[in-house]
Amino acid sequence: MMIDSWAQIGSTIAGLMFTLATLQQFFPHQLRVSLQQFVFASLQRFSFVQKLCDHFVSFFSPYIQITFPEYSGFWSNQAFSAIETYVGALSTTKASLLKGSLIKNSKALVLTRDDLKVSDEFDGVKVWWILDPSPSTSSSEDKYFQLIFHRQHRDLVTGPFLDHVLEQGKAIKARNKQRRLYTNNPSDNWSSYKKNLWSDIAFENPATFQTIAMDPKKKEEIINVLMSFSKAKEYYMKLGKPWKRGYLLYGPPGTGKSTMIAAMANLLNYDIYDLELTTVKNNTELRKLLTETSSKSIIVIEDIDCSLDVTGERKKERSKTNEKDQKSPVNENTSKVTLSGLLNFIDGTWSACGTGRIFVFTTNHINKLDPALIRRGRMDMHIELSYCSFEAFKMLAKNYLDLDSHELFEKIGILFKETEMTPADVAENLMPKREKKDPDSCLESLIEALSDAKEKAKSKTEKEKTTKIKEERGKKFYASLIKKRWLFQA
Ligand SMILES: Nc1ncnc2c1ncn2[C@@H]1O[C@H](COP(=O)(O)OP(=O)(O)OP(=O)(O)O)[C@@H](O)[C@H]1O
Ligand SMILES: [Mg+2]
Repeated sequence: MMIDSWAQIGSTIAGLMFTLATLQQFFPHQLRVSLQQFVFASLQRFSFVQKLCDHFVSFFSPYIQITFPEYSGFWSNQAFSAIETYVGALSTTKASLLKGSLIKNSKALVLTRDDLKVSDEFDGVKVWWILDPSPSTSSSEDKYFQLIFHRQHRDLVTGPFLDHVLEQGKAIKARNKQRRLYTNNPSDNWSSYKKNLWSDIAFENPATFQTIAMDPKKKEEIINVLMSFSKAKEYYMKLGKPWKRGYLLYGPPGTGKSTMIAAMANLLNYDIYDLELTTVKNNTELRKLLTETSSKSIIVIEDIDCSLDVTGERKKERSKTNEKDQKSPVNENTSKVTLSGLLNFIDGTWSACGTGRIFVFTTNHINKLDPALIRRGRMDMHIELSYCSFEAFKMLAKNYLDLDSHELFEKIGILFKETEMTPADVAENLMPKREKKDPDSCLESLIEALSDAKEKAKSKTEKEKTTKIKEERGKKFYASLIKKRWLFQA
């Protein structure tokens, strides 16, 4: 509507100028000069007229226009960027002339329209978006979006509609974003002018919860909790708690702890920060690293019992060895991150400086960890990943061999009751050895491996039994010697 008014004003002025220029040849010389001067002066004042018209039109127009510039001072305007993504997605669904570009940190091709004048609708209300200058002019001027809507919808557009646009824009951006895997650099390489505490690469692990073999009910619960956490920003605000969550994944090697972390990142579309604690020299460095992580990310410390002196037993021993340590020369290369430093990292004041973070610790030995580290509230969810059950095997068979059932399943089911095998070992046996899938030979090789494991476990138990019997006999013999006073107890 408003665009039409502008076109009309422009064409009227141009028509007027053209008519005057044509007619002037019939006028006397003096009048011609005056006319030329008038036209020239009018053209010079055109910008002033334009501004005047602008005010005039906007005063009487029933339409309101909001401008979103690309930059706000020196800083890029986040609202512009979210609107650009939102409008880009909006326009590409209808347009037939598109421009494709692969933007940095984006995993997919971004499609945009060349002439960005798009109408949009929200709650039955029509609005218009215009990008100025149009991308097709390839102008170096700062860009800005104009939002045009009718006065009577002011509250709806400036409130819920703009909230919707920003939220959608951010969500589309997050969906298109290529996830990154970060790992901490040793502090000797940190530069004072460049923020290079972390190195990153594209995260391309395809693990998903669908491919993880575990109890389906447990899996569903984990997915539901993760999904509701990722949307619970307001809920945490209401509770007055920092928006973060701690997970402890424990179980024998090869049971899927690292796989689950990748699946979490893929489910939530979060980046992963893999923190190598042994290269962190002290608590201050740990805090610095924490402040350099982004919101909505997963911070992982793998094999926490091996990374740090955080085991319950070692804690008790530490007081005994403290004196000795103080006398011994300080080794600069060993990490001096303390248990309290790590506890502060997870839920101290500094831990709340980013939002939507998930802390994940993994361990093979949960019993060795200090209870303070894994108490509920700090590590909210303890997930045990264990040896492969028959149910988990069926999931792996479906994933690896596309099998729902097979005559050998019964035999395999019995073997799983009699012996233990990690999902990693089961998966290895189910992996077709040749290019062509041959389910029979894969299942047979699994049966062989399970039978071997059963035999080994049996001979191990027998050995343990014999040793125990020998020990018992030895003790009895020793006791009888003392009884007969042939030997005296020390
Ligand atoms: N529960 C599982 N479901 C599907 N695949 C699994 C599972 N557990 C292990 N695997 C397979 O085994 C491989 C090794 O698993 P993963 O690295 O996750 O084990 P982990 O528990 O982290 O072991 P570690 O304690 O040694 O770090 C994975 O690449 C995956 O293919
Ligand atoms: Mg692992």
